[in-house]
Amino acid sequence: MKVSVLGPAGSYSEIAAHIFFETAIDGPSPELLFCSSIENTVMRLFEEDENGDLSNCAVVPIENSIEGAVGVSMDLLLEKDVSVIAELILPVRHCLLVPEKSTQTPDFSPDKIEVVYSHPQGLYQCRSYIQKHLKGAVLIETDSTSKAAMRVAEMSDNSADGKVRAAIASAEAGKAYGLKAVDCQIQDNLNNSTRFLLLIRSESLPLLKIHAGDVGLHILPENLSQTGSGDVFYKTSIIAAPIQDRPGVLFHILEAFYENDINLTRIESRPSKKSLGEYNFYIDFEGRPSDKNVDDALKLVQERSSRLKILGTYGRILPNRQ
Ligand SMILES: O=C(O)C(=O)C[C@]1(C(=O)O)C=C[C@@H](O)C=C1
Repeated sequence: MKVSVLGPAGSYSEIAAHIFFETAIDGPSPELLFCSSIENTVMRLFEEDENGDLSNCAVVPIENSIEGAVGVSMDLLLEKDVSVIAELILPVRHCLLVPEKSTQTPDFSPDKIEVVYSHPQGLYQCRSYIQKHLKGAVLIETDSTSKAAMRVAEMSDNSADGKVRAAIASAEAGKAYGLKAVDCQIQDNLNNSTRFLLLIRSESLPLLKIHAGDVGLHILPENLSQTGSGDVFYKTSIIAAPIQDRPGVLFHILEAFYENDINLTRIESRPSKKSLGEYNFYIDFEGRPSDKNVDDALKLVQERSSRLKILGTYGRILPNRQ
C-alpha cells in the first residue's frame, strides 16, 4: 500500500497518514511516498514518480480551525478524479525549533532569532506569537513545516553568516532534524486543528466497496466517530456549480437540504476561475446517498446545478493524539 503525503518526514501530513493507517485501517502498513507539494501528493495517484512509484492513497490537509480552507486541496478535489474515503481532525501543536548550538549562548531567547521558516499555514497559525516574540525576524515560506525544519538544520551546518534561524513545525520534525524546541504550543489558539482527507482515484471506489481487499484497505467502523445511537456518523461531500448567476441560486441549492431535513456540516465557496464573481459551492452534510432523504436532496441539487460532483461518503477517524 503506497500512500503519498506532503514531505519531507515530520510534516503534519505524515502524522495524519500514520493515524489513518495505524489506528483505523485494517491492511498492510503503508509505504509513504513523500512529495514536494500538495499538488504532487494528489498527482502521485495518477503519475509515477522518478522511481516508478504510483500511490494508492493520498493524504491532504483541507481545512484549518484558524485559517480556514486549504485552497489548493479544494481545487484539486474539483479538478482531479478523486474520491474521499475518510477524514481525520488532527490537533496541530506548533513548536519553535532551533539548532542546539544557537541555544548555547548564555543570553539566548526567541527574540534573538533573525530568520523564521515555515509553511504559510504555520506562519499564519502563529501570527500572534510571531508578532510578540519574533518581531524583527524575516519570515520565509517553505513548501511544508518539515521542509522548514530540514532547512534550518542544513543552514546551521552549512551557513557561515552566523544568523540565528528557527523553524515553526511539529515536535516530530524537531526530532527528525535534530533541532531543539525552545517553545511549544505557539499556535494562536490552543485547540488549533487541521482536517485531513484520505483520497483514492475515483476508479478504485467500486473496488473498495465490493472487495476491500483489492484496494488493500478496510476502514474499521469501531474507529469511526459515532452518532448518539451508536451508528457510524457518515458524511457526504459534494461540489455544486450553480446554473447561472442570478438571485437565489445558493438558496435553492441549500433549500434541497432543508426540505429533506439534512444537517450541513460545512459550506464553502471557491472561485470557479472562469470569471470574477462565479463560484462553486463545496457542501458537506450528514448522511449518505443510500439514505432516502439524501437521495432526494441530491436529485434536487442536480436539477438546480450545472455540475454536481459527489466527492464521497466517509466516516471520521478518531485520533488518539492530543
Ligand atoms: O506543512 C505541513 O506539515 C503540512 O502537512 C501542511 C499543513 C497545511 O497545509 O495545512 C498541515 C497542517 C498544518 O495546518 C500546517 C501545514
